[in-house]
Amino acid sequence: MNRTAMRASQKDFEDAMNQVKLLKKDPGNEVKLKLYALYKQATEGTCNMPKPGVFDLINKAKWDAWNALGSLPKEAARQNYVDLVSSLSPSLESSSQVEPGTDRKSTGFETLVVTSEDGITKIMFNRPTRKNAINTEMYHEIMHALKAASKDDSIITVLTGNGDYYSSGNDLTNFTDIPPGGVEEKVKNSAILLREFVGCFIDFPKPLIAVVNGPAVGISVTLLGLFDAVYASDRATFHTPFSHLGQSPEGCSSYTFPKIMSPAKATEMLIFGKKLTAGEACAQGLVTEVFPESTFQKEVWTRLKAFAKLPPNAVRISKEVIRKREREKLHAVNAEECSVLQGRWLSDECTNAVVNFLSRKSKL
Ligand SMILES: CCCCCC/C=C/C(=O)SCCNC(=O)CCNC(=O)[C@H](O)C(C)(C)COP(=O)(O)OP(=O)(O)OC[C@H]1O[C@@H](n2cnc3c(N)ncnc32)[C@H](O)[C@@H]1OP(=O)(O)O
Repeated sequence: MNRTAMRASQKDFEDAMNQVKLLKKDPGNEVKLKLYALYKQATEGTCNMPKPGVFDLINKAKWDAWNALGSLPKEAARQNYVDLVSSLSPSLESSSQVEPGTDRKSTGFETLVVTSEDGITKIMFNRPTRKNAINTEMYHEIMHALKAASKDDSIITVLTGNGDYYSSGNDLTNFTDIPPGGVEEKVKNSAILLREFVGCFIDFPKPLIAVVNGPAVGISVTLLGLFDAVYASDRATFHTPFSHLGQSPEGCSSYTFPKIMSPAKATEMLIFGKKLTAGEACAQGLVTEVFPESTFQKEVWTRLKAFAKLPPNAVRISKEVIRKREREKLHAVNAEECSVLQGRWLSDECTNAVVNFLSRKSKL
């Protein structure tokens, strides 16, 4: 069917917008910019936003893309948008045949591998080529997997990473995907998502164990303060470069880290961005035990399988007794950290750091 010969109806356009949300493959930044520009042209007409400053690279790229469309009529922009989406997702040609959310409910995950056996549910980050950076979809999938694990018949739940990294933390491209409501809407939604995400760790009812198979960065480190045990390979490192990124601590680390490792040691990590080896993290109490890389998996999983044979009710009740004293406080800390971060994400310090990373001028 030659779609360019047809005129896209409003319904085609809305279907295309839904298809974008369901796209399985990441279209990449260039295509995302084109989609953004065509969407704006189709809904608002010729570029009407003020030209962003020279250092505002993300909005400048958007401005350029939108401007490049010139005086393309709205209808043509709408048709081009529909065609571009169709070319990206041929299997979703008719979105009315796809039930949004079906995948997540039934057929597994895009960014995780989740398995359950021997009384252990294992949630493995599975974006090894991106060092297991946590994109928006992965935040949602981890929450979904945790909620399922809290109700399944496993005794303990384990988080680990596929490949050479445990996780490189927040996917910095999350910040480039600006919704029609603009940057303010983006940071507001991100803070809501982060609060809900961290809340799932605070409320998780069974022992939660991290098997840290390699380097960990950012939120994948701070969350460890909410785990019940952390086993690390001697290849792992622990790095929270928040100040370098113009950001501030999250994952309740502003509360848990000073308690776990002393306020001064927490300052070195959370404010000055000191990267710890696995041995140092163990000495500070963030890591429970370190294993040589050569025997890491074997030793840790043998131990976990033994834990998973313990009486389930006793294990669950003990976790609740330990967590309940802190739960309210942790939720309050989480809320405050997310609110502070909302301001940070709008700052020049943060924007420049993210742009620097994305344009690969500097690496941490
Ligand atoms: C809802 C929002 C909630 C936000 C919560 C707040 C969370 C805060 C944080 O987590 S702060 C920490 C953020 N993470 C980083 O700053 C790490 C950035 N990455 C790096 O510094 C490096 O990639 C590295 C040190 C992790 C690994 O370096 P190297 O071994 O040289 O590998 P590459 O850099 O070549 O990485 C391979 C490939 O993966 C991409 N990638 C890796 N990490 C991230 C990331 N965090 N975000 C986006 N992309 C990442 C990297 O760009 C490479 O892609 P390429 O091959 O260049 O296309």
